[in-house]
Amino acid sequence: MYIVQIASECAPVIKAGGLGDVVYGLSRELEIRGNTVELILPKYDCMRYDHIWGLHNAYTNLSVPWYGAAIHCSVYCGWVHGRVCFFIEPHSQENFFNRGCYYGCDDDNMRFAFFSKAALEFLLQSNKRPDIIHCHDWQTGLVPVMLNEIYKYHGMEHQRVCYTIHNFKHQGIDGVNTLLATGLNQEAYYFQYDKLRDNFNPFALNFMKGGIVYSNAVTTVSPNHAWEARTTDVGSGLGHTLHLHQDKFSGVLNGIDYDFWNPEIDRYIPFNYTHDDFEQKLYNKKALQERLMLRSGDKPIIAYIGRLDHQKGVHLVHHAIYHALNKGAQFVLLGSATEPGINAHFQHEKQFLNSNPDVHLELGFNEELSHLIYAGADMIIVPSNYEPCGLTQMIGLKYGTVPIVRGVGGLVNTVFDRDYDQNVPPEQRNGYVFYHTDERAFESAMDRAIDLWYQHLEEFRNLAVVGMKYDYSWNVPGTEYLKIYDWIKHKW
Ligand SMILES: Nc1ncnc2c1ncn2[C@@H]1O[C@H](COP(=O)(O)OP(=O)(O)O[C@H]2O[C@H](CO)[C@@H](O)[C@H](O)[C@H]2O)[C@@H](O)[C@H]1O
Repeated sequence: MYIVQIASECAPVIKAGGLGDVVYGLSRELEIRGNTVELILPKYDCMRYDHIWGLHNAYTNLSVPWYGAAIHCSVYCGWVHGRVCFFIEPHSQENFFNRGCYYGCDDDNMRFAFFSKAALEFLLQSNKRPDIIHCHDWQTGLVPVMLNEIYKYHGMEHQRVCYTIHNFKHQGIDGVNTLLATGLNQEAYYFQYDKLRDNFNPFALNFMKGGIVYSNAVTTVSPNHAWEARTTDVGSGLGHTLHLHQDKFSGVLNGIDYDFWNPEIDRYIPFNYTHDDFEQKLYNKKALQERLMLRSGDKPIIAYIGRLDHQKGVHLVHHAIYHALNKGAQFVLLGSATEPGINAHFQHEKQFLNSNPDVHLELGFNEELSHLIYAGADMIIVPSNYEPCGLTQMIGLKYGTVPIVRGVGGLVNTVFDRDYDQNVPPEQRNGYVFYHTDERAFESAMDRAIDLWYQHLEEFRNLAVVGMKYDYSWNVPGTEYLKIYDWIKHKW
């Protein structure tokens, strides 16, 4: 099969969070199975150019219709750890992707509406006709809309779209301008509730809703979250739309790329290890303590890695720092916040705790350091308010770092409580789960983990080793996506 992925991120070259990991990991898996995979991405000025091999200008004459005129683009081609990627660079005053950031601009909707249009124009003008276009999140929600309403009539009638939603919170809500810009010309037609009109704001268009309505298959990133999105408020207002389109909507649990996230071969950690020589992990713990100037000695290290925002349960992350210290553990945090209030809060905490030898808060994005933390910590917390899939608990498991998670979204599909899970036999349980969002609930799970570490270290290590043996690779999800591709290719 010939598959083109259109996305705003691809790790490690463009990574703001889990979306990048998934786009890269899935592409690799599909290619290993003999499919042809190409990626189309924006050419941001701030991406990690050191991860691109052989970058060259492959297509100099892409003209993208925009507001009745056109924007001239160059398309660069290069290999990101073996994957063929096309990077679109528009030449216009707006400098859409030369902003020193991936997201967070006032005109993000326009930037990614343009990118979606440019990606389709690139396919059209370069005569690429993939069997499947796989696009992701709100940034590319307009791809299936434009494919069906415009490009289908210009020779792209056989292309089918799989649309994956990684986060329902951000949907791309915009006004009529996007229609004018992209050439979706009949305002009244698109402003209908069965098309792009937002379910709650009658004056707005919703890119993600458009993606759901117009795609041939829609997925989210775990079976449990697919259910939650349809039936609870975590669908952020799109539950009804998902319900109407339930026949083509499903949840496919993400995988982890074990070529990149694997303590056996990880080149960012000083001591490689497997579940057979678990003692090596302890040397990584020492290295982590040295690197972050933590007091050396025998205390469990509890870690948090992730974006710092409401989704991730920041109030509980904050509480975990002090609770860990009270319980005689060390705490390491690696995270970044885009919201100024949350950023200021953690900056303040960092200063306040600066001289404490048992805690380190690293505020910023640091891929290399994240590997050492996964390898060196004993436990990793994921106390999210909602979590479509969650990658950090799955990476933690692979590194023998026991997850302590809230029972929501994909966390329910991946972590099974050591003491209480009724559906999984004791020898297969791999972590700790709590359900309520209050501090007491979280403390009870943390306490069980910390107490086991202090009182029965051997048992704690057994628990970690069980986690390492779980297979959360792309093997199973790769098969599931290929089944979906096959289904939409033949059904429509
Ligand atoms: N400061 C930092 N420095 C270095 N690395 C950092 C970092 N902050 C985060 N990371 C890394 O980014 C990834 C984050 O994974 P998450 O599952 O938390 O994704 P996120 O919530 O962004 O994305 C959404 O998409 C993913 C993928 O579908 C879903 O798993 C998830 O539930 C959904 O919210 C991990 O690889 C983590 O190590």
